[in-house]
Order: sequence, then C-alpha cells, then structure tokens
Amino acid sequence: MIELKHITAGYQGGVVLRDVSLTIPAGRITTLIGPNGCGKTTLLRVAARQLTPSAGQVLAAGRPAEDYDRREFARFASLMPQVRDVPAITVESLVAHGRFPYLGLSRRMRPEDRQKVAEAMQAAGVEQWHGRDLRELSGGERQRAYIAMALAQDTRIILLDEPTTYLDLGVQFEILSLLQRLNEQGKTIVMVLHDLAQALRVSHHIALMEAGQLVAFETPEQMFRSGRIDRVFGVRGHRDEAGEYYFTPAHK
Ligand SMILES: Nc1ncnc2c1ncn2[C@@H]1O[C@H](COP(=O)(O)OP(=O)(O)OP(=O)(O)O)[C@@H](O)[C@H]1O
Repeated sequence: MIELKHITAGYQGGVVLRDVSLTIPAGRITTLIGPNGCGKTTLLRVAARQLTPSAGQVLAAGRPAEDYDRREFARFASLMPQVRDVPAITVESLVAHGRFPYLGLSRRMRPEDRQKVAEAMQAAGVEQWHGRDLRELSGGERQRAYIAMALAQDTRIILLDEPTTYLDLGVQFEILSLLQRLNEQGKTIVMVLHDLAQALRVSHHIALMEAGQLVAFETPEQMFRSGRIDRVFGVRGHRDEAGEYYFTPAHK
C-alpha cells in the first residue's frame, strides 16, 4: 500500500526523521503515536507526498511516489492536515473540492462527481448541513465535513493528522467510529492520535515513534504488553476488567 523505505526528512532547521522504514498495511487502521515533536506529522506528510525526503523512498501501491503526477497521487491518497483554513464556503462546496483531481481543465462537475459528493456527505453524516457556511459549524461538524471531502476524493488511503483534537469526548468517539466504519468498508486509515487509550482501542497497528525514529510497529496488544509506551511517554498503562486501556502517571 504505502511503504516508507529508509526515510530521512526534515526542514531548513534540521533533520527530523532518521532512517525510518514502515509499511502501512492495506485495509487496516494504523495509528502513529509518540511524544510532541517526535516527527509524526512529518512522517504523515512524507507518506502523503507533501514533503520530499532527503533520503529514502516512498512506494505507493508498489510504485515510487515521485513517479505519480500530482492528480494521480491525489486519487490514491488524501491527507487531512492538523491545521486547516476555515474558508467561507458551504459544506457542499468544500466536499466538492475532493473531486478536483478527477475533473478536466474546465473543472466542471459531471453527474458522477455530484453523485460522489452526495454519497460522501451522507457517509460522513453532513448532508443536513450541505448549504451551511463552514465557519458556522462546530469543531466536530467541521471535522466531519473535512472527512466528507476526503471521501469525495475517493482514495484507497486516508491520512488524518489528529482528527479528534479539540473535540469533546462524545464527538471524539463519533469521529473514531466513523473512521472505523469507513475502514470496514475498505478504506485504509492512517492517523496521528494523542490519546493513547483511544489509539489502542481503535487501531489494528500502532507505530510508536520517538525522537525521529520508529521504535516499534505492532498490534495494540503487543505494544501494550511490551511496556514500550510506558517507557517512551513516562506513563503507566493499565487494563480494566472490561479490557479497556487507560493510562496514569508513572509514579502513581
Ligand atoms: N514547517 C516546519 N519547519 C521547520 N521545522 C518544523 C516544521 N514543522 C515541524 N518542524 C519541526 O520538526 C519537528 C517534528 O515536528 P512534527 O510536527 O513532525 O512532530 P509531531 O510528532 O507531529 O509533534 P506534535 O505531537 O507536537 O504535533 C519539531 O521539532 C518541529 O519543530
């Protein structure tokens, strides 16, 4: 699906990722976790071809990502970045932006594009707000609208950077169950989450990062049992009798 091979990447200020290799499994939910500043967003941007690595290679469906043209790659993977503008447009117009990689030069929507937009709004549960200005929506409603845009883009893989940050707990659960539903329908989901318990609960695979390197790529169960999360974050992980994960400060 997406393979990162010996990736080194960073910014003017210096190297962030050092020799990171990771294969994102198709049809699964993979979550990147790691302390602030360890390089999660940078890794997501490299995988989404938004940042060119200084060494290493990104393979998308077995082909070097740099061989794709921009529109072709946009039909393969969509990225929902962490910080986004809130443009003065309706929900429907935002979602329609997801169709741009499919349109001709005139950018005229065909009936099948309109159909995809309608289906995406329905799947993300935003059709009732289709005519609303994005700026008038709550954080959770807006998040759904951006997910609808990614769905309209109709990619096999959706990358999301902290899709639940700033949302109340109930809405966080809603967004995560929406992503789980989309995964059950075949989408490959790759995301960054800060809530460790939620990451373990909803993911098939966890990529644990520390200081620009991949520490481990394992199932939630393996990761929890290894004690690596406790060490990297300085916390202590527990499971209650219902099997739910939770974390407390290490010294308690
Ligand atoms: N556009 C940029 N220009 C220069 N340095 C950057 C840029 N974006 C990120 N960095 C630096 O790269 C490092 C890794 O940042 P990154 O956003 O990938 O980490 P992160 O793990 O996603 O962090 P967080 O959990 O805080 O969101 C940080 O030291 C950050 O300051």
